[in-house]
Amino acid sequence: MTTPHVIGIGNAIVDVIARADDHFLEHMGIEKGIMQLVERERAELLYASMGERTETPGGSVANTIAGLGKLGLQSSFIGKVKGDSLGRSYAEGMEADGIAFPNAPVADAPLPTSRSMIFVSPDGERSMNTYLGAGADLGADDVPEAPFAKGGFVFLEGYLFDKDEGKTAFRRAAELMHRAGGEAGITLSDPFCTERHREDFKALIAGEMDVVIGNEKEWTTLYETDLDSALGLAAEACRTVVCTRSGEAVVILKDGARVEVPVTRIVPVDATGAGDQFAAGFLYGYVGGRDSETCGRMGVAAASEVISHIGPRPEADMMTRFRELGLV
Ligand SMILES: Nc1ncnc2c1ncn2[C@@H]1O[C@H](COP(=O)(O)OP(=O)(O)O)[C@@H](O)[C@H]1O
Ligand SMILES: O=C(O)C[C@@H](O)[C@H](O)C(=O)COP(=O)(O)O
Repeated sequence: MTTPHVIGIGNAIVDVIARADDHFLEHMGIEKGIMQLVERERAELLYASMGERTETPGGSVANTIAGLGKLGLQSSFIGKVKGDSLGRSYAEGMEADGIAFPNAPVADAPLPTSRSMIFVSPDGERSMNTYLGAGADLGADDVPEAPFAKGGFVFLEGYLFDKDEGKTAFRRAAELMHRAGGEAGITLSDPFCTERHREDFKALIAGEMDVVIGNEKEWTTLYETDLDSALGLAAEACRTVVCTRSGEAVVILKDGARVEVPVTRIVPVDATGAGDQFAAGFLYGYVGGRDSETCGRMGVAAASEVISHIGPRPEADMMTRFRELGLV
């Protein structure tokens, strides 16, 4: 299997995870199951309200890249952190996992390192409250040219659309990769994010993306129609369209063929990172030239591992799991 360089670009975020029941979410005005952006004051309030906390490096595409790195792919993550203690440990953590983190922590960044207060309900659902600090100031100037020189694959994070600087960083990354003969993909990230930036997403998918991964709600929100119609519209615009549906089968449309990959539904311990690790497994297969079913099965295996423990990144050796499943 060939192993091209995979580059991720997204928000570098530290996840602060705690358990909370649905009554608590309601009381605090937290919408269940989505990513909501919060300002600094509310971030501090939510942080203070958390019981036992787990702090761990997160960020959606960064989680995917961490998964790919652990699978042995050469990988880099382009993100931005401040030179505070969270930011330094974030950058060191990526490097320790074998992932190049080309942008050094910025000592005098005006905002602290981004963080997300994530509440996990008894049913395993995660509700994210993200304070976009230094990470969201990522702009085109923060995208170095060197990692793109040999082509490969760049995976972009839809959440970056929430700031104009992110959109420019994003376009530069896709352009550099295509110029080098590689491919680009994107995760739709979140239904409210797709709603906020519907036209930009549609234009990007039609014009520049080789692979798009989203969950059911993200796809139906983007195209404002039922799932089959939404995926049909996406497939007219993009070669590989992937839809995850939590505990239901994954749908993959590639070059006119539709594949469904079964999922065995469980009650997650913590659903944080399910979509991100699905993407890691899927892309591992994709960049290795595997067929849609194998890519989907790799994605499902990686997602099922991450939802069986707290935290958005794999704890088990996924290559061993892939071998046990006959996928490699
Ligand atoms: N309850 C569940 N049982 C089993 N697998 C799940 C469950 N929820 C999520 N997954 C796995 O995680 C993948 C992504 O989940 P999904 O909820 O669709 O995405 P996101 O985390 O982006 O919202 C699914 O395709 C599936 O493989
Ligand atoms: O990006 C955020 O706002 C939160 C991330 O740090 C978090 O790890 C995440 O995105 C989890 O992803 P998902 O549960 O797969 O959507």
